Amino acid sequence: MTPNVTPPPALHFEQVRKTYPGQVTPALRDLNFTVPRGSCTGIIGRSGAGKSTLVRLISGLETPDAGRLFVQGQSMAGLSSRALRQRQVRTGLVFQHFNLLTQRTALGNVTLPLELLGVPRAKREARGRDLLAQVGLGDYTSRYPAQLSGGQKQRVGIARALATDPDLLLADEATSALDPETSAGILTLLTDLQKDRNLTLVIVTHQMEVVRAVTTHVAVLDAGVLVEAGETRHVLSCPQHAVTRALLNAHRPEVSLENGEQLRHLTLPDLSPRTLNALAGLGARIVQAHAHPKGVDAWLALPQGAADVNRHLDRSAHLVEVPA
Ligand SMILES: Nc1ncnc2c1ncn2[C@@H]1O[C@H](COP(=O)(O)OP(=O)(O)OP(=O)(O)O)[C@@H](O)[C@H]1O
Repeated sequence: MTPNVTPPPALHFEQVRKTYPGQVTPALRDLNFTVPRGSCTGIIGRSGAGKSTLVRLISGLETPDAGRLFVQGQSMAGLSSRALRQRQVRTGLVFQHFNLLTQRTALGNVTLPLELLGVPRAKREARGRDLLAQVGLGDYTSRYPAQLSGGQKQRVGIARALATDPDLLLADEATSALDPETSAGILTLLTDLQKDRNLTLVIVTHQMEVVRAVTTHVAVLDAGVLVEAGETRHVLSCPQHAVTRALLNAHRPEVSLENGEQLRHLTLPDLSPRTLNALAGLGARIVQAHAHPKGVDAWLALPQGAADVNRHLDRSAHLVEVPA
C-alpha cells in the first residue's frame, strides 16, 4: 500500500528576518507564514512593507539573516548552488515593468530562458510559439516590445515566466502599470494558467482590489511585519488589523450619502439593462464602477435596509456580494 504522504506547502517561512547591509531596521522580521500548494496567494502591503524583499527571498536573490525558508518543502539554506539554480528555474517571475529585451522579438524574449538552459533552437522556438498562443499572442511572435501594448508586453512576460515549466509563479505588481480593463485581463490569464497548470501563484500587490478579485489566500505585511494572514474571504469580511482595514478602504469613493444610505462594494456580473434594472428596483446608485475579472467592480449607495433587500436578490444571476 502506498503511504498517504501530504505534499509540503509551496512556501513556508519560519521566523524569517532580513536586514539589508548597512540598515538597522529589518526589511522583514519574525515572518511565520505558509503559502498552500496550488493556492493563489496575495501579498499586500503599503510601500516599504517588505513585499519585494519577500519575492527576492523566495527567488533566491537574497538570503534571510535569521530563520528558515522552505520552497516546495526544500530549505533554501540547504541547497547546493546547482540545486538553487534548479529551484530558480522552477520559480517563474512576472514583473511590473515587464523586463523584456527590446532588441528581441516576443518569441526571442520567451525563448531566452530556454536558450540559457541550452535547449536546442527548434525545440525552444516550438515551445515559445505554443506559449505565446496560450497567452493569446499567437500572431505576435515576430513583434518587438515597442510594437506591443502594455497588456501584450505583460502577456509576453507571462509566457516567458512559463517557459521553464515552473511550479511556482511570482507576480510582483504585475498589473500596477496597466489600466483597470487590461489589468483584469492579465489577472484572469494568470488565474486561468494557475488552474490549468496546477501552479502556486503568488501575487504581490499594493491594491486590495487585486487581492479581492483573484486570490484564495492573503497575507498583509506592514513595515516588515506580517500583521494578518488567512483565506481571503475571511480576512476581507472580518479584517482584524487596522492596516488591513485601511487598505480595504483605500479606494472607498468620497460620496455624500443621503437618508441613511450605505456604501457597499460589490461585484456585478455586468452593466446590462437587466442588472441596471435590478439595481434601480432596489433604489441603488452606482457610485463607481470598473472592469474586474469576474465582471464589474462597483461601489453602490444602497438605501437604508439594504441588507434585507440584498437577501431578495438573485445572487447568482444578478449580484454577488463581496465583503466591503
Ligand atoms: N537593497 C536595499 N538596501 C537597503 N534597504 C533596502 C533595499 N531594498 C529595500 N530596502 C528597504 O527595505 C524595506 C522594504 O522594502 P521593499 O522593497 O521590500 O518594500 P515593498 O513593500 O516592496 O515596497 P514598494 O511597494 O514601495 O516596492 C524598505 O524600508 C526599503 O527601504
